[in-house]
Amino acid sequence: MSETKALAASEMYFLSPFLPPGARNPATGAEAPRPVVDSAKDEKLPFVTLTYAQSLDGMIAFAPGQRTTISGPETKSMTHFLRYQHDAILVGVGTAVADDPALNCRYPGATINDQPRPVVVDPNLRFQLARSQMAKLRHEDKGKGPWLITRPKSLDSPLDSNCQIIRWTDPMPKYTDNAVSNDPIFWRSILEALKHKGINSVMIEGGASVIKDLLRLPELVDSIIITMAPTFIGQGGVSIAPRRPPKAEQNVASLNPVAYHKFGKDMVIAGRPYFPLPPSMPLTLNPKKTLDETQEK
Ligand SMILES: NC(=O)C1=CN([C@@H]2O[C@H](COP(=O)(O)OP(=O)(O)OC[C@H]3O[C@@H](n4cnc5c(N)ncnc54)[C@H](O)[C@@H]3O)[C@@H](O)[C@H]2O)C=CC1
Ligand SMILES: Nc1nc(O)c(N)c(N[C@@H]2O[C@H](COP(=O)(O)O)[C@@H](O)[C@H]2O)n1
Repeated sequence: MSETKALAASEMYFLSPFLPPGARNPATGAEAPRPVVDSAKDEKLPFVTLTYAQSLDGMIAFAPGQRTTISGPETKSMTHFLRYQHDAILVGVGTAVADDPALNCRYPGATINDQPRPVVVDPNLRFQLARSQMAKLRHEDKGKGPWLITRPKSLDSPLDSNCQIIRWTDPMPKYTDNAVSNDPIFWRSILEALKHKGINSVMIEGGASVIKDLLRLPELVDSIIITMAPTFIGQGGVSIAPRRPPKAEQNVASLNPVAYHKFGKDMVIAGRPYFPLPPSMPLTLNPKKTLDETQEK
C-alpha cells in the first residue's frame, strides 16, 4: 500500500492560495487557482514556503536531535503534495543529522521528474552525505542529488556526481579555511543563490533553529503552513518560539490572511506572514561576491 494518498479536491482548494505560482493538481495537471491579491515578489528570490508539524505546546520534537513523528497520515499526504509543488526542500544540518530524512516526494504517481532538490544548510560539513538516505535514494532514482550550502572546507571524500556544494565565503572572514564557524550565513544570500541556480520555489521544513530564524525574516517568506497535532510534548521538547527583541510590545509574527483545515486528527493552519514589527534590516552585503558554487565529482 502507498505511504501517502492523493488529496481530496477540498484539501487542494484549501491549500491553493498558499502554493507557489504554477502549482498543479498532480492527477489532472490542472493549475491551482491563484489568490486574488498575489504577493509583490522580489524577482531575485524563490517563492518560500515555511512548513512544519508542531504539538499544541509549540514543540517540533520530543528532545533535541530526536526524530519525532508528530503529524498523522493525512497530513503526511499533504506534506508530499507540497513537496510535489516545490523545486527544492531545504533543512538545516541539525535536521539532516537527527532525522537522516529522505526529502523526496512520495505522492501517488510522482516520478523522478517531479522530485524536489534536497538542500541542506551545513556550514561546517557535519552531514555524512555518502551514507545518507538522500544519497541512497538518488542512486535508486527515487530522488535528486542533494546540494549542501557550506563554508569553504576541504572534503574528506569526493562527492557523488549528482550532489553539489554551494560555497559561502564570509564577507569578512574571521577564520581560516577548515576552521569551524558558527556565524550565520545570510538567509537572503542562501535564497538568492538557489534562485540563481534555477530554483523558483523552496519548501523549508526546519528544524527549530531554521524556523526561529525565518519567523523573524518576513520579507523572505511567502507562505507558512503549520500542522498542529492534538498532543502536548511537554517541557524538554524542541520549541520553535522565535526570539523577541528586548522590550518589544507586539507579537513577533502573525498570519494574515489565514485559513484552517482539518486533515484526519490534525489541524492545518495556512497563511501569509504578517509582521507588525518593521521588517528586519536587509542582510545582504554583496551576495554575488560571497556565494559561489563548485561541482565536485
Ligand atoms: N516536526 C517537524 O516538522 C520537524 C522537526 N524537526 C526536528 O528539529 C530538530 C532539529 O532542529 P535543530 O537542531 O534546531 O536543527 P536545524 O535543522 O534547524 O539545523 C540547525 C543547524 O543548521 C545550520 N544552519 C541553519 N541555518 C543556518 C544559517 N543561516 N547559517 C549558518 N548555518 C545555519 C547550523 O549549523 C545550525 O546549527 C530535530 O529534532 C528534527 O527532528 C525538523 C524538521 C521538521
Ligand atoms: N510533516 C511532518 N510531520 C512530522 O511529524 C515530522 N516529524 C516532520 N518532519 C520533517 O519531515 C522530514 C522527514 O522526511 P522524510 O519522510 O524522511 O522524507 C524531517 O526531516 C522533517 O523535515 N514533518
